[in-house]
Amino acid sequence: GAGSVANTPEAGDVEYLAPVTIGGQTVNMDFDSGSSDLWVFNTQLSLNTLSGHMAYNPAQSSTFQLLPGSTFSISYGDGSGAAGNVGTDTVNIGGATVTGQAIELATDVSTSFVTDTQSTGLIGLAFSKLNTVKPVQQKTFFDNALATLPEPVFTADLRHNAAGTYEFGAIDSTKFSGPLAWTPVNTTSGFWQFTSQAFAVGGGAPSTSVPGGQAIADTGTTLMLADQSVVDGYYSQVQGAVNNATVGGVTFPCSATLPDLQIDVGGTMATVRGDDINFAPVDQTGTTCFGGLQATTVQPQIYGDIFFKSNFVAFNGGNNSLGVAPH
Ligand SMILES: O[C@H]1CN[C@@H](c2nc(-c3ccc(C(F)(F)F)cc3)no2)C1
Repeated sequence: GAGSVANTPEAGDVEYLAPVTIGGQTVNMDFDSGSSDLWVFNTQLSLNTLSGHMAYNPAQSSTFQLLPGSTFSISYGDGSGAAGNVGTDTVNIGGATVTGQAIELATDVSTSFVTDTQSTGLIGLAFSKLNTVKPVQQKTFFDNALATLPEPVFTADLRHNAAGTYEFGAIDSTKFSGPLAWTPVNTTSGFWQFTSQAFAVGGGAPSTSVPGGQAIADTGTTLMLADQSVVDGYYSQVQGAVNNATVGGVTFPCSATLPDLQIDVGGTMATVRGDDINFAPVDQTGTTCFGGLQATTVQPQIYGDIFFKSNFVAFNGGNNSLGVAPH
């Protein structure tokens, strides 16, 4: 059946956590449509590493089975990572259930995961070809669930500083306004990748030549990382915006009125609200603010939580497409 869980932003909307039940144990996890491993803090880790975290205890699960000889090792865009061994167990997310799901048990996690005490790990929702388990690659929860879900979809409804929803197997049309605009996904990269080659600022004339012209939908990335041409075009319309090498990106006066950004998603222009592009103050006085839209020099572009806060997104694993609508 379908499954629906509330998600909660950590402070500053840095990441979004939702409950996952593994072998009867419920832990909060970071749902990441930009990777394909489900790994957890677990009782193999040292007490120092576990301090403050929830942990999955395979010994307490009657349905856990070790996958002898299987290991995983994953690194994320910010250089953080985890590694360990692997078993299987039953996973239930708001009622959507998979038996025999690969559960990757970290024996080593990078420092930033240790300090992120609200997160018990990640659940990857990109395509299974990116899964890092060896010698036999494993499938994502969504991939395993596809055949039994009422509809082959999951949806992300992420909000600024408020609870949202992750849903598997159904599209709740009360969560967005207007029709979903569907675009085909190119699965070659293993990401939810689509064409994005135009943008406009504050309803102005669109530019239609973004280099590379590709983007991925990535719920695990906090910001929206776009081509330099998009970033320059946008912040040229923001008084006082500067590239602030000290803090590592574009800042502007917190008092600035930020225009909306219109961005191409497979031929339909989606809107990212200006308010959502004001990400956070960088100073104690709240004078200088850090932009939620920043540049990436690599391709594809990465549309993270800043994009999701303005747009409800449906991920269709039946026909490999993305549906987007304002919310
Ligand atoms: O790799 C790409 C796939 N999706 C993006 C992603 N990044 C993280 C992440 C989460 C938590 C942390 C930490 F807690 F700070 F360690 C670090 C990175 N989760 O998804 C980037």
